[in-house]
Amino acid sequence: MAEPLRIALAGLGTVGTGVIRLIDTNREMIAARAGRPIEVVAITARDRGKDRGIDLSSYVWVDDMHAMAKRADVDVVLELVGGSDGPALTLAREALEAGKGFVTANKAMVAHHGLELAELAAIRNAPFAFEAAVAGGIPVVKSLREGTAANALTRIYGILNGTSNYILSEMERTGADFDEMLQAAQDQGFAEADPAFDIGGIDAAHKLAILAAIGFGTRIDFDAVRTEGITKVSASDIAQADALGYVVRLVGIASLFGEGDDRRLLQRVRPCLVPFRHPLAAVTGPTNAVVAEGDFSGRLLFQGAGAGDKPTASAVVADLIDIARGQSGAPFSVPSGALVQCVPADPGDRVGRDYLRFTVADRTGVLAELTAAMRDANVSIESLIQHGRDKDGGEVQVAMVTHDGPENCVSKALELLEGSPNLTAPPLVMPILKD
Ligand SMILES: NC(=O)C1=CN([C@@H]2O[C@H](COP(=O)(O)OP(=O)(O)OC[C@H]3O[C@@H](n4cnc5c(N)ncnc54)[C@H](O)[C@@H]3O)[C@@H](O)[C@H]2O)C=CC1
Ligand SMILES: N[C@@H](CC=O)C(=O)O
Ligand code: NA
Repeated sequence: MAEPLRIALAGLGTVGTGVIRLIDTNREMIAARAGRPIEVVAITARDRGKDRGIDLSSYVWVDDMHAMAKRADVDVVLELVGGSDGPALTLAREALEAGKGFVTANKAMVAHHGLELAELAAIRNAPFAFEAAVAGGIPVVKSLREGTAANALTRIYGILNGTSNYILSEMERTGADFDEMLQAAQDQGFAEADPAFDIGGIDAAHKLAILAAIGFGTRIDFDAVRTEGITKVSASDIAQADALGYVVRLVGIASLFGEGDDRRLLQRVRPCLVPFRHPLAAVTGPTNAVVAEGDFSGRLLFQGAGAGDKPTASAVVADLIDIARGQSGAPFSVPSGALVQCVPADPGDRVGRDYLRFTVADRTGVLAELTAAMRDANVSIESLIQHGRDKDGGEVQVAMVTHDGPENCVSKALELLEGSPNLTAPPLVMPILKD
């Protein structure tokens, strides 16, 4: 058999230990498929003595991860440390500068520095791959880079954060409390080191920015992603959505508008109401799903485990197999210099239906004020539901569903209501996902 592909692995947490286990379990099959063995020749993490539930005694431990990246006996550096900058980014630059292949699961780093790293990889003629960075075990990076390469894609959207989806779908299933479900997601290894990235929508935004670049051939523009997390979604919103025929999901949507030089890109992550009949409504737990709409392929749906040790390891090792086979192409489907800069679209131009929830003082005239604001802003109301007063009799929840209309009008209505003494909490707006 040919010479092994020699890997230096940095980071032995959820994903790193998953990779060790996977390579160990499927060693022979991987070698047969890759055409040569894949061998981990050096490992490193922050704490050598930590019990990780696996036997690492046969691996060479290196304390200095930066020195590890430059070792002559290393072909590929595998970064499973995390963090958009800091040691992970230094390691990436060092590995690629040294002409090593570089594989990572780090979406934060790819979203912020992916283009720089792709350019460096091209200069050094070194493979750079990040399948695990988007939607964990779903081979969506490869699918958009290769499988849909013949299509003009116009919309890519989906559920891109396992932790948020787990929290929302468990709240929906069991009526459980937000904090309890976040802790459960952390205990199972889905959440980021800082879970604010998950529940704040930032992790999904990182992934969306990467997918948009690959799918549309545009330069990554993470800063242009409008991001809103799930922290404002309450158990009563979920119950209300259910009564109306929807589930609540954190959805990332990237859409291209216009043609040629007028092309504009809208990238957004927000909690949305998803109709029961939509395929995304059935996506529960840490599962992710990505929908890509191509001019010839039509609507494609990719679904599977978006987080966790085993699925993420599956994606990481698939990248290593590609490198072992000599099959790694341009990381973003075209050389990074050929990616086009796209102007961000104005989110206010979106036309659609929205769910609005107001928490208001329980007194006469409040409904009249809300509906007057809608009228003055030209928002057409499809339904309005007022719930009974709470046990203290102080405030009530009013939910509205609008007819199709420009988002600018809804924003205008909220502006008109700003500062009203009748509103006892900031309103929540969630768009209703179209079929
Ligand atoms: N956990 C998951 O389900 C998924 C995680 N990812 C990404 O994979 C990467 C790793 O995530 P996890 O394994 O969950 O993280 P983790 O927190 O479980 O493990 C991180 C590892 O990196 C090591 N480390 C951290 N800083 C270091 C430093 N300065 N020097 C040396 N070692 C250091 C830690 O000791 C630990 O072994 C992150 O970029 C994450 O976003 C991607 C997809 C899914
Ligand atoms: N924290 C992330 C892990 C995978 O990318 C998630 O919950 O999806
Ligand atoms: Na993936």
